[in-house]
Amino acid sequence: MTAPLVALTDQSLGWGGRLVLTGVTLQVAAGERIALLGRSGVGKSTLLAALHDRIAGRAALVPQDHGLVGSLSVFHNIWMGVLDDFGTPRNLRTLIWPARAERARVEHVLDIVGLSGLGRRPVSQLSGGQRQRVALGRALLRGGDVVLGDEPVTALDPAQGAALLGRLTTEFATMILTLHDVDQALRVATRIIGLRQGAVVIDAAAADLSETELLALYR
Ligand SMILES: Nc1ncnc2c1ncn2[C@@H]1O[C@H](COP(=O)(O)OP(=O)(O)OP(=O)(O)O)[C@@H](O)[C@H]1O
Repeated sequence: MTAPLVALTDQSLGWGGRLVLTGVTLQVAAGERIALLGRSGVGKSTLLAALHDRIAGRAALVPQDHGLVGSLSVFHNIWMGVLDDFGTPRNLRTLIWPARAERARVEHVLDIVGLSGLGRRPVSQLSGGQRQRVALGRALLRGGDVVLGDEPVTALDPAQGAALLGRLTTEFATMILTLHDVDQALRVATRIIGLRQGAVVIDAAAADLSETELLALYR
């Protein structure tokens, strides 16, 4: 049997001694597409961060706050996704004078996320949806075994959001996303983990779950 990408066993998760989730036991296998659902503040991001910290393999992250540097250009923010593939001298050179091949890699990603031609623009001058697309572009450039996204398409219109979620599905074998939209979760995920009152209360194949069962997480 293949080893799981990540495994939590009776884990308590929280911040600064304050517990958010207790008794979390779950494993993630390669190839799964998991949606984390539950009310605001229940601990979806906390669980996602714990999974990201422990994952075996290369992971790309789309944080809820996008994790961008506003004063830097779109190009530089996207290039951040692959900084750890290179040493400091190469990274410094890219910061000042990107090579043609490096520009082409970023242009390809900008095209996918619909930001062609905006590579030189400081991120601070972008709209919320454009910033989210920069964060998605950075994850796409990074690539890897798994993508973890914290509400990664909330700032996008439905068509654009669906297209980019589809793109993540084709680019990454494994996906773990926090989502607010139950319909979207049922469409995109193969497995749904539902959180309520400090615990995992649903962990099942999406095909075995109804919208009604999932909406109960929000009551
Ligand atoms: N970096 C942090 N430091 C301290 N406490 C935190 C931090 N991040 C989250 N928390 C707390 O942990 C609890 C769970 O927050 P979390 O962000 O995991 O919820 P969530 O389900 O992702 O919420 P939302 O849907 O609103 O994003 C909240 O009480 C929150 O205040």
